Amino acid sequence: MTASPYGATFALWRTGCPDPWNAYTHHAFVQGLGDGTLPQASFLHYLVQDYIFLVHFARAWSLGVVKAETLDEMRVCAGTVDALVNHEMALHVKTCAAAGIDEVTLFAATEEFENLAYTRYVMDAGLQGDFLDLMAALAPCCFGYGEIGQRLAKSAAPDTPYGDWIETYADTAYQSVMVSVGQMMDAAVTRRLGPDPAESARWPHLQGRFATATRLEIAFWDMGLRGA
Ligand SMILES: Cc1ncc(C[n+]2csc(CCO)c2C)c(N)n1
Repeated sequence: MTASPYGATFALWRTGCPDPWNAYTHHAFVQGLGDGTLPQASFLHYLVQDYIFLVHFARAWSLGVVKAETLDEMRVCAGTVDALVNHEMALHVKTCAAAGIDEVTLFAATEEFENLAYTRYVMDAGLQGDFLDLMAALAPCCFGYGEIGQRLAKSAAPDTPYGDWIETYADTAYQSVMVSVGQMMDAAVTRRLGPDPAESARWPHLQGRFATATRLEIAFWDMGLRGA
């Protein structure tokens, strides 16, 4: 298992599905953001869909507040809702406005099936299961973009037009929110499953949720590349 700044639970989950994890974090869409070859139409198609995605992820993190068992869990989930609706979505609004797409149009965009599948899968994981089911389904989005942002900040072409996107996820404030999310998830897992969570009867199910959400991330990039 390779250690991660985002905690031991994430490191275990990532090690449990190495091929999907690699396909997600090294997708052709991601390489295109880094080297600047991603067509602008693909990027905008992705970004409009991602705005809708974030609306639903804010709902899912809000469900985390509902399902939390400690004030720390509640605090981190509420902080993530704030980061989503007041910070991350600002990138989408600004970038789309510059391309002539206003926020009303964004909010009314028709969802692609890949978007529907992913966002509703995560919400259902939380509704059907407990806090850990929800966190296992939410983890790939947080830590995958964290890893991608850090890697592209070091390796991207200096003239890529996607510098703002990369900076959003490489940003130290964003990275430290993700570190707090990882610490909270570690504590949540220890609290419910004890010190050796991978031995728990629940572990394969949680690992499965993480792997499914990771595969849905791959499909989301594929959808972006396919274009409108
Ligand atoms: C398809 C898709 N996957 C992941 C993210 C990144 N992301 C979404 S919610 C969240 C947590 C707090 O900001 C993070 C990191 C994205 N934007 N779009």
